[in-house]
Amino acid sequence: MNTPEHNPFVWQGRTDSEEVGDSRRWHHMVRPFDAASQDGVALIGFAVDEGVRRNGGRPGAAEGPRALRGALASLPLLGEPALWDAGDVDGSRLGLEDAQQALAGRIADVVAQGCRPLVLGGGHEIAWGTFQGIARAHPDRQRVLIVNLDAHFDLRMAAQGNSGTPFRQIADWCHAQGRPFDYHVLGISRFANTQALFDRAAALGVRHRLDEELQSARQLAQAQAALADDLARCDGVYLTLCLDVLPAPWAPGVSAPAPLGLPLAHVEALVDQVMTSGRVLAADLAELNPPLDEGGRTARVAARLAARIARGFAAR
Ligand SMILES: N=CN[C@@H](CCC(=O)O)C(=O)O
Ligand SMILES: [Mn+2]
Ligand SMILES: [Mn+2]
Repeated sequence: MNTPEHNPFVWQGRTDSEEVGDSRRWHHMVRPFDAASQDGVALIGFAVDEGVRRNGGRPGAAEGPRALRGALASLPLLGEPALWDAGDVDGSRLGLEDAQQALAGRIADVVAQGCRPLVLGGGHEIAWGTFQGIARAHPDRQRVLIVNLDAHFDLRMAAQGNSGTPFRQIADWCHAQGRPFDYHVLGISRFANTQALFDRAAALGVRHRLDEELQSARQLAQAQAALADDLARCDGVYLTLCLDVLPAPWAPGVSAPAPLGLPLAHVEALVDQVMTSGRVLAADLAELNPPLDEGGRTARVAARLAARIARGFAAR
């Protein structure tokens, strides 16, 4: 397997030794991923923000994996499977493209040992790495549905890959391979994507739902019905969460905070629906930017979502 990069994170947190009953938290459960690790969820950090920098955004996402592990450490256990820490892909030592390749290799490694990859970003350039990892690990799955919860399409045409290009890169790859490009994105802001991006999404057959179409319970039910159709006809799912899909007061610690965003309860309902499909091959959380994260709010929300995903993998 690829040699994991150095990961200085120590899993530690609150211990309620006076409690009766199960008072274990994540830091009691997480173990380093090694050759003997089998099954469960493997956490992989993508400590990279070069994609955000190239995209003209506010850097800081390279610190995301460490902050997210810190927020996860003290969460109570809620039926998660075995939890492994497979270390970080370190963008300060690798260029962006090499970091994406290293991530893909790490994903293939953990899948080979029966683990489900949960990748902690990092800018949304993470998606090109995660998707390549899925393609390597599951070459037989032709129709991999991408479910992205995001205010942005990330279908830009920049010559160099960045945090705004990953799904266009995936579309190009799928077309070159003769595979379907199956992309469903929820939470798109009319005010954060140009007409060119809406036109590209239409040309590529992307299904999208706007943030303003996902505010009420009735709207959520409509979105879930459409998503259920896509989930039913795919060979596997890649779930990717861009934390700027949440309203800025819930997620200030991102490069591009959302004025409207989706209610957290709706994001959680969508995550649960996707996990319940039993078809998720890998998941990631993108754009956590700790230097911008007032009070660690975004890290807490991200940890809650990561824990839901981990528990969802257990239920398969
Ligand atoms: N991954 C983020 N992508 C957004 C960023 C927007 C911004 O920084 O303003 C995008 O390219 O559209
Ligand atoms: Mn976004
Ligand atoms: Mn994004």
